[in-house]
Amino acid sequence: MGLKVALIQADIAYGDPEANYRKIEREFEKAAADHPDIIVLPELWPTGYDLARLDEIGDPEAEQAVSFLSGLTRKHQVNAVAGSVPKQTKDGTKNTMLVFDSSGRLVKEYSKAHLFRLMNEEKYLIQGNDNGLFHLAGHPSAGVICYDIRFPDWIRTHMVGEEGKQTKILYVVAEWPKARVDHWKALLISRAIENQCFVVACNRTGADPNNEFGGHSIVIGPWGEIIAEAGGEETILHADIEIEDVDKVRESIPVFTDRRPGIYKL
Ligand SMILES: O=C(O)CCC(=O)C(=O)O
Repeated sequence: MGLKVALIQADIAYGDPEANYRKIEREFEKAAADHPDIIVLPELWPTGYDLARLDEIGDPEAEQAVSFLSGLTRKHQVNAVAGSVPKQTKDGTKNTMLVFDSSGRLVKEYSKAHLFRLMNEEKYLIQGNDNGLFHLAGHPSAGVICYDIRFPDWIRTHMVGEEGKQTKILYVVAEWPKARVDHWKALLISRAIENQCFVVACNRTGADPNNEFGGHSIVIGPWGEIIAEAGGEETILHADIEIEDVDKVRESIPVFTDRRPGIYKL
């Protein structure tokens, strides 16, 4: 069965939630006009990396983002892996991915497990400890955030899945800097090949006072082939994916059957 995905590769205004909410609403409407099954947004789209001001501009319990995104997905009857938002909790602020189904129901929250020191995340954020597994549009799926893709053990944990149902699609939401966009692409292709899954990865573009961001949002198939890739500009990247391709690749080279976790010392 084919699945249409639309990735919103947006520039994000630094520390300006009002402007970002307006932009995401506009871009979401544009993306929805092509009737995709799933819309994907980038990491920390409400604030960008203005982490030092999160006490002021963070979202208490993510209530504002949940209500906004639930309304958008319900209005356009579309599923969304809705990027991540700064969720203020009583223990501190988390970088939290929100996933909604087409009725506007919040299906999953996943908080970034690996904090990225090069961008001071560990000073301002607290890490999550739960996995990013969910079902969306009928498919076993997983979502992770940016730096998480450098941890193949974490991704493998997700792809092995639950209850014997191996995960078929890995969603990645990111604010990945332009300086390492070659790593972005190589890591994502590797995660797709080794896990024999689709990778649907949405990055932001533009710049903030400290970084230029790379764009190059990408959709990769389970054989490692690039199905669609954006350049560095603001755009909406559309792709059609055939989920059955995952089973074909997993049957031809049965990596999940042949793996021997018992002898791996991690
Ligand atoms: O791992 C990298 O090079 C980039 C990671 C990153 O920018 C992030 O996690 O926000």
